[in-house]
Amino acid sequence: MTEIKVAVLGAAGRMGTQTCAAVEAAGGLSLVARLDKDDVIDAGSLAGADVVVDFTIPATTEANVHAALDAGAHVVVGTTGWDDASRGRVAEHLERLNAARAGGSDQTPGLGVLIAPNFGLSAVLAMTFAAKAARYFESAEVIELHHPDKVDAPSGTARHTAAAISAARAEAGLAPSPDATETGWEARGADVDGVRVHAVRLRGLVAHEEILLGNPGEQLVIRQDSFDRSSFMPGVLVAVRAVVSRPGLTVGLEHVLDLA
Ligand SMILES: NC(=O)C1=CN([C@@H]2O[C@H](COP(=O)(O)OP(=O)(O)OC[C@H]3O[C@@H](n4cnc5c(N)ncnc54)[C@H](O)[C@@H]3O)[C@@H](O)[C@H]2O)C=CC1
Ligand SMILES: O=C(O)C1=N[C@H](C(=O)O)C[C@H](O)C1
Repeated sequence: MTEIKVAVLGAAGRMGTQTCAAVEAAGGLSLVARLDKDDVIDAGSLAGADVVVDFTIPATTEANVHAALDAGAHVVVGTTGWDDASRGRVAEHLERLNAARAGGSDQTPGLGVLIAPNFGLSAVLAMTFAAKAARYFESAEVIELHHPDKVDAPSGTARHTAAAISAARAEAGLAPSPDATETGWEARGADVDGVRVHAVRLRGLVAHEEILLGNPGEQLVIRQDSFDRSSFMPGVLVAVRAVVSRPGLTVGLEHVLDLA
């Protein structure tokens, strides 16, 4: 593929606006469609896009992905709100489409969907380091801090981080983090796969995460800060270039960056 044609969904939003500008400025990519709410997503409106980038809202992102796949495009998703069931439905859709392509005359690689809870390098590295460290600590908690216009909590990044910590702890045979709380559970944050996650919303913030790991007499704090949405753009461009040769479903930019 000489030039990758890109369509952006949620093009009028905070991330969509930056993504359109980043794609227009990038070599080897061209922006062919900017769509936002009330626009139909089909082969016509996507204008021949090879890759659709979705930065919309949790309530609509899954439907957008299915529509983009039906239009024959690869998809990069930054929107939050995914769970095992919605990811499973996308994986099945991909299997069906790619099996049909393999049986036909189309010899190009199958379609791919890359869902990344966070495109920021600092965030991807923080999650990777946390997953690596988790097995060595008795206690683990996550604090995510965001701008107050964010509609979902806890953040997709915090959910992904907690899931990775939880998997590492389970693999190491660790007991649950010690916690003597008997009253006031509402002050202890959300339980995400057995890891407590606390969400702060504060004017002035963009996107930040702190992973706290504790042992008797010691603490490890892993912190990352996205001070500006420009921090997500290199990762978005890496994902757009990678997804065209990654058939099937990939969850997390760490797989593309070879950090997993
Ligand atoms: N993966 C990552 O690195 C990042 C992910 N995000 C996530 O991206 C999503 C968008 O965030 P923001 O840009 O800050 O939100 P935003 O509210 O600024 O933008 C969302 C846009 O989607 C549009 N929209 C709503 N329904 C739509 C539909 N059915 N079809 C097309 N467009 C539709 C809205 O009109 C709006 O323009 C959120 O889920 C956020 O958590 C945000 C930053 C980084
Ligand atoms: O809404 C945001 O702003 C962000 N959303 C993503 C999330 O929920 O993890 C990524 C980043 O934290 C910014």
